[in-house]
Amino acid sequence: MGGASADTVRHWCRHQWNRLNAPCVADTVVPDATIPLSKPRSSHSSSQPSSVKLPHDPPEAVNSDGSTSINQMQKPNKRRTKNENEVEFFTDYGDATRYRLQEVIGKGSYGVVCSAIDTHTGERVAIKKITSIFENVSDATRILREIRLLRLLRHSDIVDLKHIMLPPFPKHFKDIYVVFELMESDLHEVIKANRDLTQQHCRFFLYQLLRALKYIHTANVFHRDLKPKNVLANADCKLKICDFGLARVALNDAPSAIFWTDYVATRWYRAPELCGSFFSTYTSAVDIWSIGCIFAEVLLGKPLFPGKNVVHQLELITDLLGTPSPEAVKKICNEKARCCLASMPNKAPVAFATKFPSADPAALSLLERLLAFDPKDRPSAEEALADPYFTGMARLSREPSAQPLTKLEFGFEQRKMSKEDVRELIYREILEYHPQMLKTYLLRGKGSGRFAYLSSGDFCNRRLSDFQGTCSKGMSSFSVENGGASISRKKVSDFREDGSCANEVGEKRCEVGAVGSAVKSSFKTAQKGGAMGEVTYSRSLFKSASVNGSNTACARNSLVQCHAGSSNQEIPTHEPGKMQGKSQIFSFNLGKTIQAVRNGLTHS
Ligand SMILES: Nc1ncnc2c1ncn2[C@@H]1O[C@H](COP(=O)(O)OP(=O)(O)OP(=O)(O)O)[C@@H](O)[C@H]1O
Repeated sequence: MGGASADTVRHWCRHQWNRLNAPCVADTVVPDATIPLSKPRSSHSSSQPSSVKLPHDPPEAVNSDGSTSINQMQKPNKRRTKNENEVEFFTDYGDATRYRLQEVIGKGSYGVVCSAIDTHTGERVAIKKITSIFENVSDATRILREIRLLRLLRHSDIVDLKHIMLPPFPKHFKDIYVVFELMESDLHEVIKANRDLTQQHCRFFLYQLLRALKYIHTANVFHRDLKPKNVLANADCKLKICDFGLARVALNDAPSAIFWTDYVATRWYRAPELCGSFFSTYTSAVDIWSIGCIFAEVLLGKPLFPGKNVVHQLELITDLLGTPSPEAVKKICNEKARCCLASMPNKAPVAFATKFPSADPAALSLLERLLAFDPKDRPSAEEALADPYFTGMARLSREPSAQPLTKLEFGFEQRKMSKEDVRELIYREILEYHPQMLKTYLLRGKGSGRFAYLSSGDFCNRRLSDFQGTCSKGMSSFSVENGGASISRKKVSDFREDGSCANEVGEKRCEVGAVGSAVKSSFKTAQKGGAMGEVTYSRSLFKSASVNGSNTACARNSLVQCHAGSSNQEIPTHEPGKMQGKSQIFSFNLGKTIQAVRNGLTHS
């Protein structure tokens, strides 16, 4: 860690190990001596039955506290062989044979995520299966938006979309399989599992988030749903922003009423000017607010503004920031929210040093800027990166910007599209990862429909000057495919512990949420029982082979070994030799990471 010795890191890791691992690993385990290090998290040995939870498995029992019964999932008759799992997960998509499926690592409202090995490259990847995508045009458009944005936004702090499998029948496919780089956990789980993050951790986390945001905002994109669960994390402290489903490209002439109608971002991280409202012309400052909330959560170890509804949300915000000026209140779009603020008794702001007693004062002064009630008082990501809090961290001028995305790529946002339109656009987008097929498709004159846009090739040329080399990342691997049918969508609970699903003032719809709390509790159950594991994964020292749900991250995150060959190759994180044969917890080995950033290696 920045300036700290390797011994300090090891001490911290050992402390974490003892604290976190005690309930779930055999009592006498001494990390250095007994925990295998280098075995990949998901490397099921052939002698061990795979316990991949299939998308169509019956739902596990839900206990009264929302937990699921992990034991149920361990019954042998629920187990399937890996081959069976692969067949059923992939159905008969042709290039499925390229991926060796490992385990379910997450579930979201749109599908299930499995870890797998790409047998062409040996890389470990995350495959997101999105099922029945055309049941609803707006959901399909969200998926189109996300995959297109992730093709165009290439940055080390944004999750890398590597490949999308080719559906067999362009006009009839229902599911898609999107291949991402595999990350080990997410920030939500990291915060939960690591109560004693150091100041260096906090600073480096914020730095990466702002660096990503600078890039995203200069591309003219607003993420609009930044929250700890949408920030993937690795043991080496690498963070990557994901889930661009609610993102928007700010096309200047877009009518705002259409543009912003589906805004359903998670309430706890939602800027006050958006409370209760969807019909607003808002700015990139909404993402800055969310980053402020995330940073505060890193500092506090728990959410800063866990509002139960819009009114409560505003109460919590004003409890800390004080009641806003009448000018700031005027900017609140929703009338009910505005009235609520106007009728509040006058509250004085609470000093941030009181709320965050152990935080670095420099961190708090930046946090206050990020959490300014009035959006115009919040800094841009670039301005925030220049804050004295980051002095000495990196050469700011090297942090890449993007060229603005345009109507050429996102003109579809302004049209009313039929299911067939979206299907064609998604298929066309998928072809970007299948150059031979794309060539044939274009030769047949199919690419000249209503929706023209830049292909990856054009885009790379355009981007090359400002971000050399990054475009090729997503287009490196291709194969010939055919494929098949689908598994029906598995419905997930619409409960979200972070308040993202709510019938609030002005909200148009409720997103189907992840299975958050249930899975979290199931993991607790597993920890207590200690009966989880036949398989020890290298990075997840919790040994469940079958924890499922969006928060399988529980199993992945809390105790994650630092090991050579991390998926993040750009920032070396540990000293060779020192980690060999040693069990490490999610160790946040920041020393070299920060050094790498200092040296400007991040993007070289
Ligand atoms: N690249 C990845 N590496 C590791 N885990 C991942 C990756 N992508 C997603 N996950 C895991 O899978 C879960 C679900 O993924 P994701 O959030 O993308 O799905 P979604 O359907 O868009 O979810 P949401 O309901 O939040 O919109 C995440 O919470 C995360 O734990």
